[in-house]
Amino acid sequence: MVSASRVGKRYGPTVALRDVSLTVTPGQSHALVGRNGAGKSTLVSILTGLSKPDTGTIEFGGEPAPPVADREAWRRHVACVYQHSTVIPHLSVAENLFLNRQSGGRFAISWRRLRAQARELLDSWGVEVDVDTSAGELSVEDRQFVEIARSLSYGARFIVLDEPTAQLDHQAIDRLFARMREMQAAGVTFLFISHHLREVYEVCQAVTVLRDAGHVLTAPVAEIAHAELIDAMTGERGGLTVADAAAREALASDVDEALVVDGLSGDEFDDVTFSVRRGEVLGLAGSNASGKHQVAETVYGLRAPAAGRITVAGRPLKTGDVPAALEAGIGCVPRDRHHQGLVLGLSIADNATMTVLDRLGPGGIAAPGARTRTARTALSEYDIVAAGPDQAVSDLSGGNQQKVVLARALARDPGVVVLINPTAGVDVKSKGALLAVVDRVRADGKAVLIVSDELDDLRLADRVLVLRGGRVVGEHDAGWADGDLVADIEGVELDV
Ligand SMILES: Nc1ncnc2c1ncn2[C@@H]1O[C@H](COP(=O)(O)OP(=O)(O)OP(=O)(O)O)[C@@H](O)[C@H]1O
Repeated sequence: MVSASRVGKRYGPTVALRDVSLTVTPGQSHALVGRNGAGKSTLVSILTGLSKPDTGTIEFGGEPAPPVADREAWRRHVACVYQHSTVIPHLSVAENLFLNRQSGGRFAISWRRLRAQARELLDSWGVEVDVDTSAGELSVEDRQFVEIARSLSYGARFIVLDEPTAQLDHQAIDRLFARMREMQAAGVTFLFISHHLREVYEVCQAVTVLRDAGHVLTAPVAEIAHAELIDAMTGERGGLTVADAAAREALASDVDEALVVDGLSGDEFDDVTFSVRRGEVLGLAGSNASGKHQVAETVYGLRAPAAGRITVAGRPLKTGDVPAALEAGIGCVPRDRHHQGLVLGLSIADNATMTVLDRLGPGGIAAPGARTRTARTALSEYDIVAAGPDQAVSDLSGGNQQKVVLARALARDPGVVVLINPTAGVDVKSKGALLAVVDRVRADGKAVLIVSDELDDLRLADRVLVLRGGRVVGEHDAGWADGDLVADIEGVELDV
């Protein structure tokens, strides 16, 4: 289907790809895995014609790839569905699918035909989305299906999915995989990028590992063991170790409550009450529609509640006010790192020290030495792969950007830490390192609220509250069995 031969790419002094070859067989789902910064996105940008390799060649079906400038020709071969949306939010699904392809000038648009064509296209690939919906209102899941259908309508039968499951809950992931299998049977080939190796085993037939800009191996998934795959990614032996809360001693009963949430109601959640003590980790789990993100966003001030109170270290918190939350000692890793987490045009040092400028120099202006020192510590402590503290955050790989967000959240030494999907997009080894940092923060006596569906993340929690339909419906103490927690999240009974 596609073949990359000895591809090389540099960004200034950074070697992003070194002599990498990859062949994807038609009709397969081929996984591309590797640690943060290994070169996956760079290879995808070359395979999709968005950037030109410095060395090496790309072929589709044995023919040389089109020149980079010929976007239309590339579109007929390949498309990539990214984590961020490429649909135009205020246009309808039908308009997104067909508007730029109308012939006969702008006054000749037949809206009826356009909608009928759109419906036919979606039906033919089994995508159940209303073509009149405005694209901005689509769920992440439906948006991805619409983008896949759009690529297929250009004739492409090779689709790159870049961490497609990162924002989906369990049920949506199952639906995505079912649809991928159907499309595969109908002749579509996928290149699938994920940090969840379980998913690789579930949906792919072949896997390629990149490490430090180089190709390490390509193998049939059935012939490579999980541990071997992790070893290939990390270049060393050993898998993920998480400090399971079940293994530590219970907190003494007289430890103070650092965060109290009392009768909190708001957008998509109702009457939520809990408290987190110093040195305790509380997990919040639930589907994407459970309201768990909204609860956490209300705690760190991004949303104003309709009712209820939040108390931090015994003092009432001014709600709906992010600076007030920061001042009260709440640090956060927000849900959407591109919009809420980082200033992409600024450097790692600027981003990592943004919350602590007042502590690094007089008048909120950091002394350059202090700023660089803080940033260098963050680079090593959070395992960030970068050219140095002055590299722009926009040039970092996705997983490394996430690590900068965590560094910034903790820089101010907050008493309460709110983490939303803290290990999203983070590779298996860095995930261990980040969770170890969170565990250290807990051991230092901070209260941690962690919102995630990742069982690895939730292992760290002393207790996990499950939300459904905006209400707390269950509580699980550390030591829960995976199946019980997942069943509670999904709202199904286990027949045991
Ligand atoms: N535009 C750019 N300018 C400078 N360096 C870049 C640029 N794009 C990528 N890099 C660097 O190239 C290397 C490979 O990055 P790439 O984004 O391909 O990694 P990745 O495997 O996709 O990682 P992740 O899993 O975190 O998404 C990294 O060191 C990154 O910092």
